[in-house]
Amino acid sequence: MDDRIVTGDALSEEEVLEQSLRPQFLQQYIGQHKVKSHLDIFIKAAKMRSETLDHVLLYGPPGLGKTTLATIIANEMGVQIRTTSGPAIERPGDLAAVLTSLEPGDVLFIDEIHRLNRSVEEVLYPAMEDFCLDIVIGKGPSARSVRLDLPPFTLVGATTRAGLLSSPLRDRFGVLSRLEYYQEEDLASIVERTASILNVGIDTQATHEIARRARGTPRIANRLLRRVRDFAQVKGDGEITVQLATEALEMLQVDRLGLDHIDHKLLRGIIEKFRGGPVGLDTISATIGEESHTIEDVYEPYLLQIGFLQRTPRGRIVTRLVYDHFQMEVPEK
Ligand SMILES: Nc1ncnc2c1ncn2[C@@H]1O[C@H](COP(=O)(O)OP(=O)(O)OP(=O)(O)O)[C@@H](O)[C@H]1O
Ligand SMILES: [Mg+2]
Repeated sequence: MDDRIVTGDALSEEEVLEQSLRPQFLQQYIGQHKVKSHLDIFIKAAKMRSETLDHVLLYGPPGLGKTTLATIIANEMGVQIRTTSGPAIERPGDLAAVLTSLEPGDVLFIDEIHRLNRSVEEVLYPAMEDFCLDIVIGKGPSARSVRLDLPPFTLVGATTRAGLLSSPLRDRFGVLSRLEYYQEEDLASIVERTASILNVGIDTQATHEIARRARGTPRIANRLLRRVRDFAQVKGDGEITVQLATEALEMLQVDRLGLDHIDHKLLRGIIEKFRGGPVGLDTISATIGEESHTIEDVYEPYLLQIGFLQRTPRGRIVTRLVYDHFQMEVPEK
């Protein structure tokens, strides 16, 4: 959809690459201390009782490590993981086929679980609650419902849009884990870990330089590292120094807070044309030539997150932080 270097979504060439960078066990999973410590306890307790782990819902913005955690949960439990996604399960029969093929204890990972359709969801409820499947045999007056037992399993659901989940589905998860944007320190550790897997030398300051511009997101941190590595290979001797990293990131037009030219266009547009706002979404859209829903879903979340933008009933406002960032005077109102 968008191939900005700072998008949290995976780019098409990244899927295979990311596999090799995924931590396999909780111990290697950096940051997210709360989520990690809770999962650690639940996993240990389930193992001590020789039970399956309760169903887990992982939610949060793209690229923060939901898929990674699902794999880790299976590894820590010592079971297999079956992976599918909301849009891939079109009919109840598709889900029934997946469920009946599980081995006892397996993790069933459903990505984008908010995109399951209603009829499929209804099959999922008794499966999650009682590990059984209600199927209807025959048609018309002779139709009857049969209950099939399923092996006990752990459903791990992931979503970037927890708000879109129906409440009966949400209520059937025992563990709800919200992933947060990462701190610079944790992102720097992730960059360091990835660099060592990629076998590239990097100094500590350079890991921080990349971390600061990664918008709280491991996927972006890893992507920036790869681009900086290319730069260091061509312009230097392959080692990533802080000078090389800074130069590369400037060339890539990712500023020191991780903002790119689109963020700049949006923020400067509001400042220059509307004296900083408030200005309505549709007006912004017409001014900068981007669709309203793209602005809302793709461009704004990070700007809201870092306090650069505020949504008010009268429209969007840029905050003082933006003027500071651009070294501009705050206009008199
Ligand atoms: N805590 C972490 N420690 C180290 N690396 C991480 C961590 N979290 C994520 N990563 C890395 O970031 C990349 C993206 O993570 P992942 O695919 O799990 O994100 P996601 O939340 O599933 O994203 P999406 O919403 O797009 O599905 C992976 O390659 C993974 O190696
Ligand atoms: Mg994922």
